[in-house]
Amino acid sequence: MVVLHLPRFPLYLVTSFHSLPLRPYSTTSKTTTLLRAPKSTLVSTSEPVIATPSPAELSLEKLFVPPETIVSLDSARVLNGSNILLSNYANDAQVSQAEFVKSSVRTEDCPSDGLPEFALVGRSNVGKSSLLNSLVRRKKLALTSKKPGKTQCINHFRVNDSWYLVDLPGYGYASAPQELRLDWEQFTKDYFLNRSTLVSVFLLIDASIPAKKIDLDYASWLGLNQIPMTLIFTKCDKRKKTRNGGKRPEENVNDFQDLIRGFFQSVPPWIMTSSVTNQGRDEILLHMAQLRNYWLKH
Ligand SMILES: Nc1nc2c(ncn2[C@@H]2O[C@H](COP(=O)(O)OP(=O)(O)OP(=O)(O)O)[C@@H](O)[C@H]2O)c(=O)[nH]1
Ligand SMILES: [Mg+2]
Repeated sequence: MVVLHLPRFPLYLVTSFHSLPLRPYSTTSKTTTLLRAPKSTLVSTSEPVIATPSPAELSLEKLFVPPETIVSLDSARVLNGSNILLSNYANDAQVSQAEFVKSSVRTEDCPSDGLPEFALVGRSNVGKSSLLNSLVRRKKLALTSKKPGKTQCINHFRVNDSWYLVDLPGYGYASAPQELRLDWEQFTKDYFLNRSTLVSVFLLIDASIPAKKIDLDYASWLGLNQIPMTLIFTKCDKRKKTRNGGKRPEENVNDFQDLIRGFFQSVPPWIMTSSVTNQGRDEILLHMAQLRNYWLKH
């Protein structure tokens, strides 16, 4: 009998960049070494954002390796509070200017200048608009509210005149009229499937509470439709254990990943954040920069 040893194909790494005119890239660790980004190109922050994990902490299975990143286990650099390796595309991450451009309800009405964009999606009230404000260091550029259902359109914000952050309505808002819910669902899904300049969806998950089925369904829908996705765990500043078996953010983050493992052959990129303490802000900007710069060059 002939036994075929098929290579384990890292589906996620392929699907996560499917919208790019892909050049094949290696994701194996044997033949490659990490290219370090020159220090001067990294965003300057008060806290270090790069960690060099010990070999014991490093398991390539759990890391997100950006395309064209050459990996060496002894020099790998991982963005803090994330599973994302730093690539040589991580430059121009700072935000110097941001402005609201337009609200649309149809994909075809979105800006047509061809600039790359990242969409923030997640349950109502998970903190999408707050995260956008934290990323651009503006308190009220995107409107936030304690009441779910604040954002109702596809809102484009141009950053540094060269890329977009897109604030989307939340899903799972039980009190919204059924008609409105269906409408949002339809236009956001149409946007994901047809927006050619969408580099990656950022799916926000509340890390202060246990995983919700609706979030797992959303992650699975994105995976099935081969839409590039990064998981952003929000509200990581909420550290109090609640009664009834409430868990800390790290535990909820681990649980969520265990639950979605079955949807992807290799793990999607993820980052822990808080819009209150700005945890994860510089890491997200570096991650966006490396995805964007790769996208622009291909
Ligand atoms: N503690 C804490 N609260 C947060 C954080 N991010 C957002 N919030 C709060 O959560 C609430 C909802 O925030 P929004 O940014 O409006 O949430 P959204 O996802 O844009 O909501 P919709 O537009 O309704 O879908 C607000 O009261 C925020 O102050 C966070 O990181 N930590
Ligand atoms: Mg909002």
